[in-house]
Amino acid sequence: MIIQPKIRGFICTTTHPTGCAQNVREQIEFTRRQGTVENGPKRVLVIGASSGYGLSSRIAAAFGSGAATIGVFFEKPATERKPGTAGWYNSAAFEQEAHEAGLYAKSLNGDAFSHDAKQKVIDLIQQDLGQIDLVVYSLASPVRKMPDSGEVVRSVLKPIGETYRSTAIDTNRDCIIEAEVEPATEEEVANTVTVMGGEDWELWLHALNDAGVLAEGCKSVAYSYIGTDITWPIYWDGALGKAKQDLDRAATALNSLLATRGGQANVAVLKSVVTQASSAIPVMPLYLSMVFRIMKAQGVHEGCMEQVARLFTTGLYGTGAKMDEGNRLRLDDWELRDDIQSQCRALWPQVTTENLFDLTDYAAYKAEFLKLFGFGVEGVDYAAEVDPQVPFDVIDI
Ligand SMILES: NC(=O)c1ccc[n+]([C@@H]2O[C@H](COP(=O)([O-])OP(=O)(O)OC[C@H]3O[C@@H](n4cnc5c(N)ncnc54)[C@H](O)[C@@H]3O)[C@@H](O)[C@H]2O)c1
Repeated sequence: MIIQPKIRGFICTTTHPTGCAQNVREQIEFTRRQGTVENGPKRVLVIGASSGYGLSSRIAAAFGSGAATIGVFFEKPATERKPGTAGWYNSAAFEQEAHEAGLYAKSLNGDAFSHDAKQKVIDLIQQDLGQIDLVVYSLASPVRKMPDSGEVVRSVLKPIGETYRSTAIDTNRDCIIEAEVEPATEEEVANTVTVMGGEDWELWLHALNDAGVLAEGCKSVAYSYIGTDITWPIYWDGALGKAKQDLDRAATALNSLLATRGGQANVAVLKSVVTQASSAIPVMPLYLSMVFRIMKAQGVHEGCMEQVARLFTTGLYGTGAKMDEGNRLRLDDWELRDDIQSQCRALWPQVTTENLFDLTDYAAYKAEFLKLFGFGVEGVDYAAEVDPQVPFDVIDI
């Protein structure tokens, strides 16, 4: 099969296995160049391990710290007519590299919200690793099937109270538009908290704790975003923000639980990056295109891997990372610097369809978006036939 990108809305419906594998190798190479994470974890569970921040966390643990890793994700292998999802190819490449490096790596594919996922992970830990030193919670999902009732609950990306109006990029036509997003209903807000709030993280840690598979000193981290007034109406003050505030609530409760065995639970607030999850958020493509340009000019730009490397070495297993009054690790400190945000505020009203590519990093945004699906990766011959079937040993949930 010769595979070219096919973009529909904010996703690309095709993926390139060689490009995805190359992306993973780049992150592994970066991690190796950073050297060993002092006092890093040795047995790590990553929930949401196949792309974005979760994948980088798995790479940081394995290749920065020599950790055995268990990854949980929800991905699809190729069918006869369609390539697999990017996360499938990413995970296949990760496992291959980990095994070649002599590292334990096993993956479970299916719904992390289910009871089965938790039980199968516990069984695997008991069988292979005994206990876990770090649990990374990095799920980003628009839906949650409730584990007891089977009801399917959906999250929304909407403001609360008022309609949100802003200039934004129509990423299909590469032009500036006026976006308008109607406010969420109370039920939609509650549903978003159910899907993306802290409850499932708590269910995971309680299940692991009850099964006795959390080691002395075990840490857990869940990822969040806050931003500034530029994005607050759609993010922090919107439905998703309510879910992230619920994650903060869960972190406090889980911190007490883990503290009893000398461990800790924290939310880590990370910078905005291009991932499948963030490209679905209205206005994010424009904000990212602007803030990347400004951060690059200041020499403080980071992608997923650089950001997670800093989280591991200065936050989770080192010192130097900022901790806020809510016990959150603040790796978004560079993005939220006053000079960066004020330049962003000044730039926002100046951007038009005509100057979009000149004033912002939109070209780089588009390239990074395509790269998420394995396209536009250096050294990959996209005119060549490639086998979309990339089997690897996953445990089905
Ligand atoms: N992207 C950003 O700019 C950004 C910034 C700060 C914080 N975060 C947070 O980081 C976390 C991860 O987001 P991301 O942007 O890396 O997302 P992503 O879309 O790249 O990855 C999501 C992961 O969740 C997995 N997943 C989704 N539904 C699942 C299910 N039902 N069962 C099992 N696995 C499932 C996917 O397979 C994938 O591994 C989220 O909490 C997000 O809010 C993201």
